[in-house]
Amino acid sequence: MRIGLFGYGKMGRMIAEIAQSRGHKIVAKVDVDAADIDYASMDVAIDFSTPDSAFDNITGCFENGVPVICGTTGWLNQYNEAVERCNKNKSAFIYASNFSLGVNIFFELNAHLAKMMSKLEQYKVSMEEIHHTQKLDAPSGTAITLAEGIINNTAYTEWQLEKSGDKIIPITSKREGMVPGTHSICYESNVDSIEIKHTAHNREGFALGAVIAAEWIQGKTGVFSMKDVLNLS
Ligand SMILES: NC(=O)C1=CN([C@@H]2O[C@H](COP(=O)(O)OP(=O)(O)OC[C@H]3O[C@@H](n4cnc5c(N)ncnc54)[C@H](OP(=O)(O)O)[C@@H]3O)[C@@H](O)[C@H]2O)C=CC1
Ligand SMILES: O=C(O)C1=N[C@H](C(=O)O)C[C@H](O)C1
Repeated sequence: MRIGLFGYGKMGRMIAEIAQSRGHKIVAKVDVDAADIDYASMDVAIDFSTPDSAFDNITGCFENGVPVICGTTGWLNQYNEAVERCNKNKSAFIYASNFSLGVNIFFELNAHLAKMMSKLEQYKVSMEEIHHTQKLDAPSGTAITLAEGIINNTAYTEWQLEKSGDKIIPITSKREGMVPGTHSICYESNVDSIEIKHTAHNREGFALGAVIAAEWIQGKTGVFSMKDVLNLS
């Protein structure tokens, strides 16, 4: 597979390593101010860039017939438009706030737990995410997906940073050192707490998941998710 990398930072470099170890070729590394992008050389684009650049990178690919795997977070106010552009150009697209197998299992666990907790009014939910100090967005994309998983299965209607309320899921975002990504969800009552937590030890799981998604999307048209890729129920 010939891969164009949009964003060649911490994730771009790790994806290149893993993709090459699986026999793929990196044909382009597109970073800031890239001119003359050779879309024709790519079977797939993998975007791990910045919140400000992801949308233009993605839609540029769709317009040039290149399917896209996007892991960039912090641009989701434009997600619906990206989906429209994908469909209009008969292209293929997967966005995931987190490509790791472990977090995708954690998403399922979160939804299941939320369903059970929805009947128990004595418990209040809260979330915490911890990441490295270079992270541009807060809360993390993964935290937003987790919050949506709770909202879809309970009476909670929204999430807020550092703000609680009857129907609000409060999220605390911490930025510390080199932390790759830690997410925890806590249900607390007067008598006890129930907590679930995912800790990434490094970025390899994110990168491997993105490469697996790129392999999976070959020959497909449409908008998919990691649930499709991993065949999770
Ligand atoms: N979905 C997932 O599984 C994961 C998602 N992420 C997300 O991926 C994104 C990237 O993370 P990470 O690699 O750690 O960040 P980095 O800051 O290390 O890398 C981002 C890169 O994008 C470059 N860039 C800036 N502008 C553009 C542009 N217009 N086009 C292409 N590239 C550009 C930056 O260049 P410069 O430094 O010169 O500005 C930098 O090299 C973040 O949004 C992060 O949240 C991260 C890990 C896992
Ligand atoms: O910026 C990061 O590093 C990460 N970003 C993603 C997010 O915002 O959820 C995924 C992972 O937690 C690492």
